[in-house]
Amino acid sequence: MAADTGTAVAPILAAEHVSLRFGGVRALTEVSFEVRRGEVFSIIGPNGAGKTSMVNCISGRYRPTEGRIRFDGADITRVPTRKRAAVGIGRTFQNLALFGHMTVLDNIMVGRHHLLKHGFWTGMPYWLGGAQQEEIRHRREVEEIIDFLEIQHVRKATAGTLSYGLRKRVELARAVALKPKLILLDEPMAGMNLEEKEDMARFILDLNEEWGMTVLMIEHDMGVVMDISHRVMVLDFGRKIAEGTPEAVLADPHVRRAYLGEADEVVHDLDEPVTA
Ligand SMILES: Nc1ncnc2c1ncn2[C@@H]1O[C@H](COP(=O)(O)OP(=O)(O)OP(=O)(O)O)[C@@H](O)[C@H]1O
Repeated sequence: MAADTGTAVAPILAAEHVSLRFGGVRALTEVSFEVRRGEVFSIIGPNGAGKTSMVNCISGRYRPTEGRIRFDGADITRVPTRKRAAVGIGRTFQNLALFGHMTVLDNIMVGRHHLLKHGFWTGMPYWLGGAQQEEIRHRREVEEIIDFLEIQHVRKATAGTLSYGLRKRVELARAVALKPKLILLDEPMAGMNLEEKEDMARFILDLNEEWGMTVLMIEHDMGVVMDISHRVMVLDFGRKIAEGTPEAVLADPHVRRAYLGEADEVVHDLDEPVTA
């Protein structure tokens, strides 16, 4: 398991009393938590607990009915989704969101647009200078991401033709290409076989440890969550019922009760974390 990142580091993200309602449905009720800079933080909970709703509030897809979201010291509650990449938040989706007809390379390049300072018109006077340098740096960084995620062999392939595990990796590459300070991963292991899960867990850890990215992850695979998270928050019926190290959360009676309503294998998983 990953080491504890300690308490002295300022949080990169803070949710303060966040509530979200859809008509009569309370998806989130007064949820507060902090993600520390440099940690892998996971949100777990039974189906319908509010995990995706929370991530959507952070990514800007949903606006909390009440409460605030702070990122890197600034209140971003009302910052629109399209501007959250520029402040440093990247994400992947529960269901794949790639351009199936485009190549892997083009899918990754799409993620980079907001990082380019020189557009067509503003860049013209600099074309032989700054913009060209920028383009070279831009391509070099994309190649680094491709190497890192071990997708060199499919860089020219059409994304839609790849296996599910590879497509998930390309989607991660596109999110990483935004150079986010915080990356939101919504069920990165969903639908993967054991080998693909092990690879994905390794990439997430490397992103965190070598590339210095803070990771906020929703994941149902309890073994992976317990193995790679520094801290875990548990939601149940839209409320936070526990938060702490994986060991503390596993031992929490409220958490065990919340999962007792779930399938037997989940309770079994809680007792026996799997090594990723
Ligand atoms: N767009 C929406 N409109 C209406 N209700 C919604 C919407 N999105 C989520 N909900 C409701 O909010 C509650 C929390 O859903 P959410 O998808 O956040 O849970 P979850 O923990 O991510 O679940 P799962 O593990 O199944 O993905 C559920 O009752 C859900 O039906």
